[in-house]
Amino acid sequence: MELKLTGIRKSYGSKEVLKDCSFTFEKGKIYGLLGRNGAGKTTLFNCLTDEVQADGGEAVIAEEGKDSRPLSPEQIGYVFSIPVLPDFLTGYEFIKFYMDIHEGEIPRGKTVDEYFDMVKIEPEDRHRLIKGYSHGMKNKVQMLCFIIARPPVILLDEPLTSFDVVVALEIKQLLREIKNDHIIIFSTHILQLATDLCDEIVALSDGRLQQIDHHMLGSADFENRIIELLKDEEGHD
Ligand SMILES: Nc1ncnc2c1ncn2[C@@H]1O[C@H](COP(=O)(O)OP(=O)(O)OP(=O)(O)O)[C@@H](O)[C@H]1O
Repeated sequence: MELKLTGIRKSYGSKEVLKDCSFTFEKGKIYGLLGRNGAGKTTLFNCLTDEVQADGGEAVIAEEGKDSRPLSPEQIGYVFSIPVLPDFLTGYEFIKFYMDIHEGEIPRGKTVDEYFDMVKIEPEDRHRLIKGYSHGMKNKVQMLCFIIARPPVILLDEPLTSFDVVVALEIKQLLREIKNDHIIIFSTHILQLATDLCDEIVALSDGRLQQIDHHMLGSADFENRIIELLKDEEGHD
């Protein structure tokens, strides 16, 4: 399975944020999306999920032996950098509700508590209102949604920055465990995280996507190369 982006464009007024985003993402890999502040990473994710209407271009899912079809929002699990969750429910109630409304579409097998165990949210926290959860805990609950529904494409907008060292390691482990069945793209400013977790690095610079040579990942010159590539970026916030 592949996610193929072709010529995605988006401007806000006279500001061209995405000029021509074209790239093919493959299943089984974790992609790190690097770009400076204001480069358009969130805008790209929002265009893919239809949160924002792109001005042009297309995103399709291509599977071997099948016709390509347009990417639909139901095929995407999106973890926002600022988690959006119903504050008035407990974590348990929300996950139970999420499982109920997706019944029939999701591979059943685990109980609500077993899902919470996976992301290490303690039993006493499961029955507290989400309103009182820390940022990291809210991110974990968002992640549970894609762990349950298993959408083919998973987008994570700087999720790991809110986690402490231990949780970040747990989540990294989890992403590695599920990556074979998904296309995972996450945006980050943390170079170390990108090199550590990702199979491929894609830079968003000057409104375009550009793959960084795979062999650069382990090289001593990697950081310099990335800085060189991104520092000429205009118009960052
Ligand atoms: N709704 C909007 N209206 C006008 N301009 C916007 C809107 N959303 C984003 N922008 C502008 O588009 C540009 C790209 O923003 P975006 O949030 O996509 O960047 P980003 O790469 O995710 O940045 P960061 O790393 O700082 O989160 C910025 O200049 C931002 O000010």
